[in-house]
Amino acid sequence: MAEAPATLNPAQLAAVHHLEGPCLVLAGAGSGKTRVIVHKIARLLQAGLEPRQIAAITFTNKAAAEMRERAKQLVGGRAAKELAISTFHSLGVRLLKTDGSRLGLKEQFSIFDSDDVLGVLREAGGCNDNAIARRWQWTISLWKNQGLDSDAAALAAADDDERIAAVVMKRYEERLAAFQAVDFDDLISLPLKLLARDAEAREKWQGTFRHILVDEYQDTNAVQYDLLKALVGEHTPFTAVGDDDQSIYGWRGATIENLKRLPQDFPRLKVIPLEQNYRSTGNILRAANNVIAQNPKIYEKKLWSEFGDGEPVRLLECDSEEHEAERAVARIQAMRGDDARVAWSDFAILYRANHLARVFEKKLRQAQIPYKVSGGQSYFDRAEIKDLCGWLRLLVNPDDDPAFLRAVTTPKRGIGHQTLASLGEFAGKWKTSLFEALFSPTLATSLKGKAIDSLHEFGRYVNDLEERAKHARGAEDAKALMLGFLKDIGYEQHLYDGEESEKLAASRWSNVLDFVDWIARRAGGDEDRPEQTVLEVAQTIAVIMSLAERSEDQDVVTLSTLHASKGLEWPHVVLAGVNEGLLPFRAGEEEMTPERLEEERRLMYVGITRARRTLVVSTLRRRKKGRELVAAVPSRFITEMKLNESTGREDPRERLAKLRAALAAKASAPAPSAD
Ligand SMILES: Nc1ncnc2c1ncn2[C@@H]1O[C@H](COP(=O)(O)OP(=O)(O)OP(=O)(O)O)[C@@H](O)[C@H]1O
Ligand SMILES: [Mg+2]
Repeated sequence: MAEAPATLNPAQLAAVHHLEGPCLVLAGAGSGKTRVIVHKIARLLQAGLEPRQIAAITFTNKAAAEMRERAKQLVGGRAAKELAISTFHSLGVRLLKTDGSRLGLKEQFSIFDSDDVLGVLREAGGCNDNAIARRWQWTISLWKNQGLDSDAAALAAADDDERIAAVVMKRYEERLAAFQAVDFDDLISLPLKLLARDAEAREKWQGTFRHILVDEYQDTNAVQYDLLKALVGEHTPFTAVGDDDQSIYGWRGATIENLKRLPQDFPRLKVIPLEQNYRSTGNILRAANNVIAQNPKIYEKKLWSEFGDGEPVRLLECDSEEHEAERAVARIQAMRGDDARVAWSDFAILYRANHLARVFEKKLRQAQIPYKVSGGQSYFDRAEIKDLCGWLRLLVNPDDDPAFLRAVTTPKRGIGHQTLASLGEFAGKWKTSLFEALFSPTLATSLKGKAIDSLHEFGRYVNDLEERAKHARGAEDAKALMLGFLKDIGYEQHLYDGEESEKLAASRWSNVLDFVDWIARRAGGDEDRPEQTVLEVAQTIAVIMSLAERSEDQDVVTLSTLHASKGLEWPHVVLAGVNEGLLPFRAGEEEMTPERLEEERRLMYVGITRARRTLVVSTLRRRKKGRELVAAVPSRFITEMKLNESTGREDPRERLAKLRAALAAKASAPAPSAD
């Protein structure tokens, strides 16, 4: 998305020039909301604000990177670099890194991702059942998002299940504190706590930003809204942009109430609608409007486009997932052809359910078309990458227990389950981290000599590696250190030992080398970033691995979940698997409440409105359910698009007939008079 210092329409200009008070831009997809934010940043700089005084909040790290890029084109690299553009979570990290000590947090705390949390919960609850642990995770997260700690949760618990969850939560909190770790919810709630309780910190942070801009406002949850309010205080103006029709994170606690609360909490709020869509052709826009019209309207919005109708929206009916992928890929290949003006990155394949990506990946690989997967299992979710990240995290924070467990067992080094269990017991008793426990003289008395020796050897190696990581600066040194480290721990052999197929092991190893290159590149710096040490790179990785995808600019086809496609646009989009059960998604025999259906419909709306010039909606006649093939029903959303009523699915014969009729009518009409 290029961001030339070009035009803005009058409504966009009004939003950009409203600098003083709170401002809400409430408008449909592709109407230039994000563009308003980027241009407003430029305007604020013009008005004399320093870049670091402007905070822009996006929904994902990827969106943050993209926004910085768009800002760069308007205001230049130097200013763009200093802007405080981040997600709510990264902003929370910044607050905690700076002032977490005021809450008793160490400067180098760890951030537990969802897997880490599950591990801790299983251990804290003495239960190996992932389903139960996940339920705890969900309940605890909900409590935390309501601002409850375990004591408050124990009082609020409504039944036995919740009472148990509250007990587990208590132990979970203790472990997090002992590990000096926080989870994702803490990244918002702890900064909020800080600002609420600590007047000095509050004053400082409220003075830090002189304007705060929030993109995708409809998907903030209650705690995020509170954090925004705490940062804004009495005086800081802010600009929120959003679209209630694109609210798709209700399942994660995002609440449309936040839209309603704004005018109540900020009576001076200026609400600006935008109505012109600059993204999509008429046919695409009409299909989108038709679908969303089926949802009850909270805010009436109009959306029109100056572009012509464009190509009709196409419906592909496919026999199976394989067939669907084949056809989509063939179409992409044909459209790109030898046309140098068409790039791979002009195409996106979007789907509701992750598992649909796999077959597309295979077909794209076969066709040797470069692609990336976003929103699903990303690179960083692969086991080998997690192994390496575990090691890096341990270097950053030796008290990071999940990282410790991952590193100490990858590869296996004669430290068995029993030893680790004793270590864990010891650490639990003394409320220390596993790493700290390892060097305790008392531990040595309760473990066998050989076990203690292995543990000590591991501990010394970690310390030594950390020391070296502190000094390995720049690409070359970083690469040498990483390769040396992999050799030390015998990781390549470990992959071949563990993998049944050599091919798989080789592919894992090549992922590892790719990861090493990535670390080296980051350590090497560039014109925007100075050289870094391996340890510094490692510090950012804990956050990046779970919150972001690699945002390198590449000419690749995008495979993405609908959720992860929010805010983005492509010239050509394929919406895959548009079937009942898949979109709207329905797990098992789950009951489809009207609210759920409405959220699914908003997802469909988000999907359609990602397309600029062509849109293919593909639907399956049969689909896989487990290992079986079952008959599949086209999604109700396809009917709701009303493709027949636009030029969408008009039969060529029908069009010909219409043309003939029109010609005939013309022929029989009286000839225009000469005057
Ligand atoms: N006034 C304008 N003139 C020309 N192009 C514009 C204008 N406003 C927006 N655009 C273009 O329209 C497209 C959509 O804009 P943008 O991504 O800002 O919309 P949005 O409202 O944020 O969409 P979404 O709801 O999907 O996030 C972009 O390519 C943008 O550059
Ligand atoms: Mg946007």
